[in-house]
Amino acid sequence: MALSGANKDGREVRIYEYLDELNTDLADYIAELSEASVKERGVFAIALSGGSLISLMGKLCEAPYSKTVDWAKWYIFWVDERVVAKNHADSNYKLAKDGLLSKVPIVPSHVHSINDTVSAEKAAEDYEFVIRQLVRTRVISVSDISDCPKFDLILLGMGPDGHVASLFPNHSILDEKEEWVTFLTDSPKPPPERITFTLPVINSASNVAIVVTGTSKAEAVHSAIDDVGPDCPTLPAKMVQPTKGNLVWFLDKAAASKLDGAKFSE
Ligand SMILES: O=C1O[C@H](COP(=O)(O)O)[C@@H](O)[C@H](O)[C@H]1O
Repeated sequence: MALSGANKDGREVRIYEYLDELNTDLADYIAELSEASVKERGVFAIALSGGSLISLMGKLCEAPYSKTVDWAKWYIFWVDERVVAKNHADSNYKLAKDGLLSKVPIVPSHVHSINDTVSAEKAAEDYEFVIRQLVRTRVISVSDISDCPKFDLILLGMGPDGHVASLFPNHSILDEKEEWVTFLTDSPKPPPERITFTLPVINSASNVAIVVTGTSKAEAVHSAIDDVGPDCPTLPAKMVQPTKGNLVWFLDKAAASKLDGAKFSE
């Protein structure tokens, strides 16, 4: 059974005692947003992260979701990517392809992966160009308060250091205001070369979910959600604050273990 509540900033925090519950609720959440978006806009533009997120989305490949989700209307993007070949074990594309995309009937031309044959800088530039074209044709909506793309859903994981996408603590990339997609060649977590959506794009989405499991991330979760610690304001996960969109945290009991007031009733 999930503990669920809105905190003072209007974010929703869902905490699950069992991983299976988190997985099911995450699949329900994504399926519901897909249905609403397809009804409203005819398409669903979803941006994926790498890491643990993909296996946590695994229920989507099973019934009922595998049959009820309108996969043909999905357009897939990556919030961040490591600059490695698409068949490399570190590739976020490969992770999503093996764990999700190859198991459901997504239209291959709707899968917008990042070019793995060019430099990080060029790949970021090319990816932003692709997104601009799709904003023009309204496959991706546009924010009415900035010129940023407005993805229907951006799914993020979080590292133990509080990084989301490839936005790392104390990195100058956190200050990027102009570009939609940028690159770094000095990621503290290997591999060093990565491309990533910037905070203005993440914060322009209609819906953002941050999905976090495990004790190693409990301190960063506490800092980001409870607003504690000297580094809190510049913690990348804390800087995820959709301007008009909804933010939902999906946490297992371990990741939520240091939150103020997170207690399960018997
Ligand atoms: O390097 C990355 O790490 C984060 C977090 O990964 P996790 O395995 O700790 O969940 C991930 O969200 C990001 O996409 C990835 O490039």
